[in-house]
Amino acid sequence: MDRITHLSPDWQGWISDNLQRGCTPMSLVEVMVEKNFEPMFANAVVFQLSSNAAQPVPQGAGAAYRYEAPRFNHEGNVIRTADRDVRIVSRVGQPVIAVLDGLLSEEECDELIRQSERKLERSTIVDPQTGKHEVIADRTSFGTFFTLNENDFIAKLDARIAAVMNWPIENGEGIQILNYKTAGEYKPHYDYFPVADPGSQAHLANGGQRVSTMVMYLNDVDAGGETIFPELGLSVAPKKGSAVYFEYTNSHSEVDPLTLHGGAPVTAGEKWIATKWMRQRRFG
Ligand SMILES: O=C(O)CCC(=O)C(=O)O
Ligand SMILES: [Fe+2]
Repeated sequence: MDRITHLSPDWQGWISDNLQRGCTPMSLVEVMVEKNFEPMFANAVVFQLSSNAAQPVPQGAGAAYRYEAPRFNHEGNVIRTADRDVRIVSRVGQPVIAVLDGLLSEEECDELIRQSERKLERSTIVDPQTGKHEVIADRTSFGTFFTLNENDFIAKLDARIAAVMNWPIENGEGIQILNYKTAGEYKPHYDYFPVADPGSQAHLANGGQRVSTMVMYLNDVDAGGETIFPELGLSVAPKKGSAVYFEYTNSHSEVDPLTLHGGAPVTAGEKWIATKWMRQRRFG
């Protein structure tokens, strides 16, 4: 029997009532999948309804993040870029999150891995105090960066990714490649630079705040390695060529703490991703 991919008013009411009673979004998705809903669809509608219902989150001196028209402005199910059609699999409204299928071809995933394998180094994070890059236990992966438009192959991807993110190519940081081995993870964090941290200032000075992220999956992970959004109860499983997009900075430079996210531990096999971060202004 075909899985259900539409929401009746009864089900909508059921979801809203249970969210109000304090049920977790994940538990509602589980019930819906048992009742034959398509899992991705159930995820998308429950998280959409739960983010609509979410209480305002304190912002700096106590104001809430103000949602604006999404940067990710694509309608329908397909994004037609100059050289490739990309499918939208699911969305969350607030924060804006989209799961995309076929952003990269299998060959492009393999080529990104091939071009970065020789250059991999242990990943670092930005120390909140000093602003320096440090190796820490919370981030057990190996990585490397390409510069923007480093070669023709990378330039083609930079252009496509910018088209999907609907933001200028030159505001992008170079594509970062990460390789997690079994047990490797990236604990929940924000991609934006917390303005109150002294270490953020040097980063903000070049290109301003980060505004959006594209995490692209370069292989099929045997088990684990999902990108998780703990504030939303949302988890995106890696699939070769697919990606998760999210945005978190508005025109007032406010940042959205609901975009807390991480890479769950890889429990079997390894995981390869490419990440693109966009800035408010030209970067580099
Ligand atoms: O590994 C993941 O799925 C998330 C990666 C991530 O959050 C990042 O590169 O900033
Ligand atoms: Fe991240």
